[in-house]
Amino acid sequence: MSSATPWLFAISHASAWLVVPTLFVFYIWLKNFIIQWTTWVDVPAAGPKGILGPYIGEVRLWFWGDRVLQEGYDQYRDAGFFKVPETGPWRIFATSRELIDELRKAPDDELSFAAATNEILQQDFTMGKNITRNPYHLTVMRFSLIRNLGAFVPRMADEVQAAISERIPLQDDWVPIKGLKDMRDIITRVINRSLVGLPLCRDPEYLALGAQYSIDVMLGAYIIKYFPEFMKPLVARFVTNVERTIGKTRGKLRPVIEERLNMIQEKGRDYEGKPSDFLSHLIDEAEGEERTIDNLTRRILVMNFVSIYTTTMSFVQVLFYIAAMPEYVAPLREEIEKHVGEEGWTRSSLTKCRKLDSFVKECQRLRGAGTGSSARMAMKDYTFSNGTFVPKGTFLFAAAVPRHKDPDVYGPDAAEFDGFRFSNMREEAGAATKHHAITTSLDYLPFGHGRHACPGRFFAVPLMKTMLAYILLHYDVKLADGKLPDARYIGISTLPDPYAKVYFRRRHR
Ligand code: HEM
Repeated sequence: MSSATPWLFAISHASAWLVVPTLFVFYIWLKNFIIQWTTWVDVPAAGPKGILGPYIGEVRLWFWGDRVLQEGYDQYRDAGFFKVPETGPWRIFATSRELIDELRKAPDDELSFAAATNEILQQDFTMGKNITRNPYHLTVMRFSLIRNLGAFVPRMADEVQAAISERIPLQDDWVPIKGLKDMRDIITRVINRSLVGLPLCRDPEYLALGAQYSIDVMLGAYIIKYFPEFMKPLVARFVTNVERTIGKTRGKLRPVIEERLNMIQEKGRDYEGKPSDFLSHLIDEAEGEERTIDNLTRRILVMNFVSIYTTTMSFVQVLFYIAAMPEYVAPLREEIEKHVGEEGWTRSSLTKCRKLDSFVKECQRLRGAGTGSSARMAMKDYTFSNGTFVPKGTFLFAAAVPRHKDPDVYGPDAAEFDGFRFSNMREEAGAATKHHAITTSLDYLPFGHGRHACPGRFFAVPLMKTMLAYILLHYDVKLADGKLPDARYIGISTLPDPYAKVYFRRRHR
């Protein structure tokens, strides 16, 4: 063998290692180019122009998503739509009432919510095809969590009390609590009290899996979307952690599900002492292959996914606002003591707390879980009433927060925080039953609006109100420097500062 041979071998070996990633990068670039070409929409583009525009645009969207949307809205509000340059498919944002109304009213076979979420979360591969094809958990959720809310509120309050008092000591000295991490743990536990009941909702390993699943799905979706369709199942199985987390959760849920299935078999569907939680209702409604431990586990994890992230992101902002604005504490306490003091923790006492409701609603208006909402994907070519043509495959959203901050929508102080904005609006003649935190409208979009508006809001709002009320009744809260922590805006998601701490101490009277 000549002395050149090892070199040639090394070079050809190295080039094999280079060729694969190079081809892959080229494939991604070509795929995005084709998508951008085929979903090109003739509306103004907000942000950097030119050949590097999409790359700079993507970076800006990742770090300053709120600014990107606000600039687009300020520049092109009257055009009805604007688009944001990205390396992948460009997103189109609707700015006007009429067009947002059209977006939410369009039939699912024209502008689809399910297709948009499936694309964003790569649901078929991360969560499983059945979740989209047979979304019976949504029906169960509407029946189980929402219609039974009256029964859930006292249980929810019980878990809030147990979880908060365990995590946050009642002591006279100020104690720092990690806003995001500690509230996420508390909320995960409280939500799981309604999903799977006691004692599993207090098992830290089980709870950690719910949170892990959300991370795995989101990271997994980010990786999977770059691969060709035929490779996606393999990538989901071997590159992401989703199946591993599902497997571990299955291990935790197996004894609970088996026990309930055995009881039904032995004593009938409505056996005495049957737990009244989401899992029981899910088992009741599951048919055929859905009644297996694996598939029931997947549904429980999906419920964890849709509920924990959004509720945590929203509630941490509520906590930051109250800690930064002590002037709201006394009137809120007075109201809570009156109604909860008289009736206890009930759905009715929470409903009567109008200021509390308004405070939670106002936090969501300015800093909900996202700056855009009502995601839709065009299933076929579609022309809006203003003449805008969007080809099949286009991604559309409502420019939610820019609309919430628009003085034409909420008055001259639209961009300012006014915790009692909505309770004051309810004082106006004929408005007593309007402006609830659960009420969605074309001017209030944190939960979307219309057919696909978040069904979980009927659960999330009482939960956030109970948590805030419980904290105010038992603790004083403050921030180290008294300043509202800045939010992070990644894409259209709004995240609370993950390092910000809130200081708690026993309430001083
Ligand atoms: C503050 C907390 C929450 C926020 C901000 C939020 C926000 C949203 C938004 C923006 C949508 C899409 C609406 C649209 O495009 O029109 C949605 C859908 C959904 N949310 Fe929530 N959500 C929250 C809590 C929850 C909870 C606690 C649950 C479950 C218990 C839940 C379950 C769902 C489900 C199942 C959907 C899909 C509805 C459908 O397919 O039609 N959400 N949510």
